Amino acid sequence: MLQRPRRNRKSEVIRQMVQETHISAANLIFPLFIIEGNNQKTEVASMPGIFRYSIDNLLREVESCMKLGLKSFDLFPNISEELKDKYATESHREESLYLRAIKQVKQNFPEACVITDVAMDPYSSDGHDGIVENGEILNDETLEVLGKMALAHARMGADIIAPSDMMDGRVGYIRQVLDDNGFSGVSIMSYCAKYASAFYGPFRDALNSAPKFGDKKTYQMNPANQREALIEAQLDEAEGADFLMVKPGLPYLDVIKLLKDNTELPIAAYNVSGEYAMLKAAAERGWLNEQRAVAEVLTSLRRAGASAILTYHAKEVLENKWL
Ligand SMILES: NCc1[nH]cc(CCC(=O)O)c1CC(=O)O
Ligand SMILES: [Mg+2]
Repeated sequence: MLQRPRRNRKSEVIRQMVQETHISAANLIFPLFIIEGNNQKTEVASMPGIFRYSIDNLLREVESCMKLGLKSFDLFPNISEELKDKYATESHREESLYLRAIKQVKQNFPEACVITDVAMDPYSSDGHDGIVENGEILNDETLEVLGKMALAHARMGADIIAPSDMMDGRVGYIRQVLDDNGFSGVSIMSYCAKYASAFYGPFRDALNSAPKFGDKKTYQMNPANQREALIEAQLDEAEGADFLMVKPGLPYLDVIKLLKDNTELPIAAYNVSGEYAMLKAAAERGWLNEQRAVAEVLTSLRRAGASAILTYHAKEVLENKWL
């Protein structure tokens, strides 16, 4: 045998020397849930270890993450039912919870990277990512709401706008609105290949944002499709996206790799709420080694081609030195 691959695995030093994929705090984005009130911190039942924070506690949480070197955050609001309407007007109201939160985080931590979620569902009385008329999700009318939302986020100091709605043409529309208003430096991280997935369940519990009727299959992608992700990627790139996101992460490693091979833009992967819940539940039962499983999942997302990983594990992996 001339080739014995085991020789390159024989010691820790050699294993590290030939390691192909690395991951560090700089690659991680921590999603954070926000609620109204003072000194609030409520755990999401289906996501042990993940909390909804009122703005004062959010600032404390951001500070403790920053100390660990975790400096990128994706914010999501939990909106009370009486503030929701068909047009998600709460999403661009001057004094809304979400806009105050963005502003506070940026004022207190100017060096943090604040990523904001642009989509109607947390504010929509229909629980959908678009305006609903006669049971249909209207595309072009929804773009106007998304544009207002993105502009409001930029005005509060958002570094990156992340549209997660899957309406056609929204990247180009938002780019135009931002540029027309003097925000050409604000980036867009497009949820480019976002699938109609069962793995978003715990997130919808966290925000109380589940659709009130039907499902999201007329806008989110069919899990059976891979090539269609290339169409979405080409469009988002042409419309001015700065990052392309694939979501969920682990069940869609092939899609991450496909986009990596077909675009020069950085790829982000969203290791979603259901992926987190699945792993936590198994770890709680002692059915797998949590530290090793989490590190393996995040490394696999990097190996497939993700530059950035949005993950609920971000803080614990750094706190416990799991990477
Ligand atoms: N615009 C909605 C949105 N933005 C991020 C997630 C899911 C994130 C997760 O599950 O962690 C969802 C859920 C959905 O599309 O219903
Ligand atoms: Mg698209």
